[in-house]
Amino acid sequence: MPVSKPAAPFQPPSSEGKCDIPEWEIPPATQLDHDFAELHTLDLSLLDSDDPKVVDDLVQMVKTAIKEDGFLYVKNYGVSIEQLHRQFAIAQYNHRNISEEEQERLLWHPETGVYSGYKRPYGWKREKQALDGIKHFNFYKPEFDEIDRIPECIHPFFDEITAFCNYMSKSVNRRLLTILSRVLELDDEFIWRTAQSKQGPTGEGYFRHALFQPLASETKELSKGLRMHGHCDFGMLTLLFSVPVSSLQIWGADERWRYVKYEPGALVVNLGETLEILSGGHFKATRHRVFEPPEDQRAFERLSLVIFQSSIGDLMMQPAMESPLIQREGFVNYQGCFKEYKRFRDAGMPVPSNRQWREGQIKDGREVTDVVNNQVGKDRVEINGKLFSKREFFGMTVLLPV
Ligand SMILES: O=C(O)CCC(=O)C(=O)O
Ligand SMILES: [Fe+2]
Repeated sequence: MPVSKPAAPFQPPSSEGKCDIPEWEIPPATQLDHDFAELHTLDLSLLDSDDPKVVDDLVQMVKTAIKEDGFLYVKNYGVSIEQLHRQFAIAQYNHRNISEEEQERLLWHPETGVYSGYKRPYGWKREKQALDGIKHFNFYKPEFDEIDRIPECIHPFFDEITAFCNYMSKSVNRRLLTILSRVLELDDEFIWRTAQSKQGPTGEGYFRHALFQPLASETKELSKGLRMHGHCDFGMLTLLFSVPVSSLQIWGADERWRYVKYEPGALVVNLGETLEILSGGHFKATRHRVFEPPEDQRAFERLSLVIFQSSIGDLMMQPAMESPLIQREGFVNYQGCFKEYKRFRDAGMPVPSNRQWREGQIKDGREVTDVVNNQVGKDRVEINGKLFSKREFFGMTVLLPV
């Protein structure tokens, strides 16, 4: 069934009768003057307008935004700031109360190609690496199906987490995909129907409670302030929530990193590689990284909630050739992952399925603390005086700014 119009707002299960948990301790926004990235803001409630011109302008604005940088702020998407802060409070409670026994028992295993469960602050493998100061708890479908896979401290709130993920995936994400389908001049349900994985509250994707501890000097020495490498997300839409500690940076057309500014309550949406390929390069997968925040925020913990939307794993990565936009204007293949994908396909090489693509990247994550591989001659190359990381997955080269 399509989303109702006007879209119903989020109505979470009640928190009454549950134990009290502390409110989210919101760190202060930076006072320092930064050259923040300029992002377009999408008012999602306008999709319900009865005026076709309003809706059309909205679609055109999104078309421009995702061609330029692939990042958008979204407001009026149906979740109030209080409801959002409740989710942050639950995530904070989770990280403060998950027991030692659960940290062991629910420890993740990225070498299997999924990030299910608990990430210790020691890198992107099951085995302990150098300290990176990033903790996660990741909820995939098995976590939603089996309560034993969830830390006990959040059992009472699990109905709220589930309802939130369902709303974000099946209402907010779906409405955003409607707009993207319209940009491709396809029917409203096209991307949702043909590419979005739908089972459970997050499909084949996942919800993450991330906690970035203040950057330790030993980590900084190895990583030079980097907390997550420059990357594109590999899937469909990533739904992030704007947070006060400015660490997320995006790579601009002028080849510079800029912080994304805090907009209380806003959703920050970025596009993954599957969407870039599906759109024949008309949408840009967002190049972004996580970096040490401005000076006045370095002592604060950074809590970040993310929902990674995912494509149907069994599908091969391929453009939607039905799109009148692609038929009329052809591919946009001068850069990025679509360019490489096209080179590969044109050479008659087998392209990976969506599952292979995402699992290959999860299995083989690189540490920011890895001083052996993070150098020119190993994973890095210098192009026009700028450093890029260069890696290969399924024979396809992935080139990203450091
Ligand atoms: O925490 C953030 O703001 C972004 C994290 C991110 O880019 C990712 O995990 O893919
Ligand atoms: Fe990302």
